[in-house]
Amino acid sequence: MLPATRVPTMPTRAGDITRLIATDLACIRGGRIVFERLSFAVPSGSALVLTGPNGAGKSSLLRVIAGLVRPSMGTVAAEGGDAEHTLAEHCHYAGHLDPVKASLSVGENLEFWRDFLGGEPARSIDDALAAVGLGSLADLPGGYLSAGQRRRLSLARLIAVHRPIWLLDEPTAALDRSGQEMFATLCAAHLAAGGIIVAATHAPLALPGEQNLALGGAA
Ligand SMILES: Nc1ncnc2c1ncn2[C@@H]1O[C@H](COP(=O)(O)OP(=O)(O)OP(=O)(O)O)[C@@H](O)[C@H]1O
Repeated sequence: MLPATRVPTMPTRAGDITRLIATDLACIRGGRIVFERLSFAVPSGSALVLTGPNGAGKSSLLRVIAGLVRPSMGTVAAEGGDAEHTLAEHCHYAGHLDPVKASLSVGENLEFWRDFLGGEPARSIDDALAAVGLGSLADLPGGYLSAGQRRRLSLARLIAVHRPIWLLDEPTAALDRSGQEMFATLCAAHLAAGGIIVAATHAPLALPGEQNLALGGAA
């Protein structure tokens, strides 16, 4: 089992986590129990889709897995992986706010993330931008991107640097039809290579073989 959280650096190879396991998880935020007694296992090559009303705890659960929020009870761990790196270091976390530096170009933004995340680059910056449909915008300042283009740039991080677990919060928000198809293609390739996806969504994602976890809670 991997230890919980540390500063990000790198894992390197597809398929190196065999299972993501949450056991008896509970999360309290703002003094309120957001979820409790939550257990699941996501094997390599599989996706877990989190659904539920506003405030149900989907983002909180993703942040717990990413090591950004401490659970009040329970554990999240992974089987397999690189023992020199924590679970968080095996994860890409793409929250619903797209982090784009306005004064850097689109290409420079992705270079920043590649360097920040570390590890062995999975693709060149140009290839990753082309794969998300931003190939012609590499020199544009990040501040000029539309909402859907910002989301595409966030998705480019997933393929510019390999990490076996993708934690995605509303990944298709703001994406047009071709963007949604592009997203489905990236996810299918990641799962086929033995990756794991946990995604929170209000829209159907139709990921191959996805399991669903419906969280409760009030809006
Ligand atoms: N930093 C925080 N401090 C206190 N409470 C918080 C914090 N972040 C989230 N919460 C609360 O935790 C609960 C779960 O929020 P969360 O964002 O996980 O829900 P969600 O299911 O992702 O919702 P949505 O569908 O609206 O995105 C909400 O009641 C929210 O107000």
